[in-house]
Amino acid sequence: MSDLLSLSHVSKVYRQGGMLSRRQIVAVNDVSLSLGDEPEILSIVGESGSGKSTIAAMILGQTAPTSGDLTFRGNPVAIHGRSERRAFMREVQPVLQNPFEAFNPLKRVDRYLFETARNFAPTGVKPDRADVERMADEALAHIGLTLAEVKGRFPHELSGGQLQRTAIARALIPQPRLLVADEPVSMVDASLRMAIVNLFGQLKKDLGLSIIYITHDLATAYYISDRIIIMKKGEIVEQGGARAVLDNPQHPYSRALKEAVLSTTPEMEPAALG
Ligand SMILES: Nc1ncnc2c1ncn2[C@@H]1O[C@H](COP(=O)(O)OP(=O)(O)OP(=O)(O)O)[C@@H](O)[C@H]1O
Repeated sequence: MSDLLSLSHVSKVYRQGGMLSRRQIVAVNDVSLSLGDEPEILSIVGESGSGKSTIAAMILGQTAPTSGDLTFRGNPVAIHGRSERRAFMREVQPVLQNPFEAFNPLKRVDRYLFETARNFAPTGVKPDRADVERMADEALAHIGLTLAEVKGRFPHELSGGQLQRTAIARALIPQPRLLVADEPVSMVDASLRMAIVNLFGQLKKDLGLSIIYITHDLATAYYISDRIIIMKKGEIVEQGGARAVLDNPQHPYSRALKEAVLSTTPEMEPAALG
């Protein structure tokens, strides 16, 4: 049986300064990783510019690798046709960093939920209004909201935490197998971050979802992930079980990241990070 997701020697090189320029940025360099059949939360951690978002974009099929192989259920993630793209997105959904950018301020949030429900209704089903509302309500229930709470509201009428949870609910409507969450809590109030990250653990358990959790935040990554990958300058410098890696980091960069968290997070007792 093939992996759910596999990246094999994947690199991404951006050319800077136009087509004729020779200046290049190696955003991702020879990265290999995979997700198996078991639901799993894999965190990808690293400082700004280490290539995390580029990996997310490649996994989502938004940008192609310069070299290497990237497959989902054994099929290349390079997608051309509209219907293939939709079939892929049924299974692999993004959660974006900033919910205020994900939602147009002039559009009621329930419209997004209903559109997604219409677009991703089971094949061959033309959902009516009641079906669409039920799909939205069921997705919201997974993240602790109800349709009644968000119906008719504009984005600014919800808190940042509610809006990000609504964005996660939207991603759940197609009943995906994999969520790719790129810095999903960095724009959310610090006091709510853990609650949202905890939802990921719950979704893994309840829905059998796998989640790629991309973050700067070692503390939440430690708490929630099964496995962790630490990246620096486009390369994986360390990977393994989250506790093993963060309790006893081997690479100097991983140690420095951990020390930076311990010195800048007063409420985080060292014991909480091992
Ligand atoms: N479209 C692009 N064109 C040119 N260079 C890019 C592009 N996207 C990313 N880069 C460069 O690739 C490198 C990796 O960027 P990337 O956004 O993947 O890192 P990151 O770890 O996600 O950073 P952050 O945490 O700040 O989002 C950076 O040097 C960035 O400037």
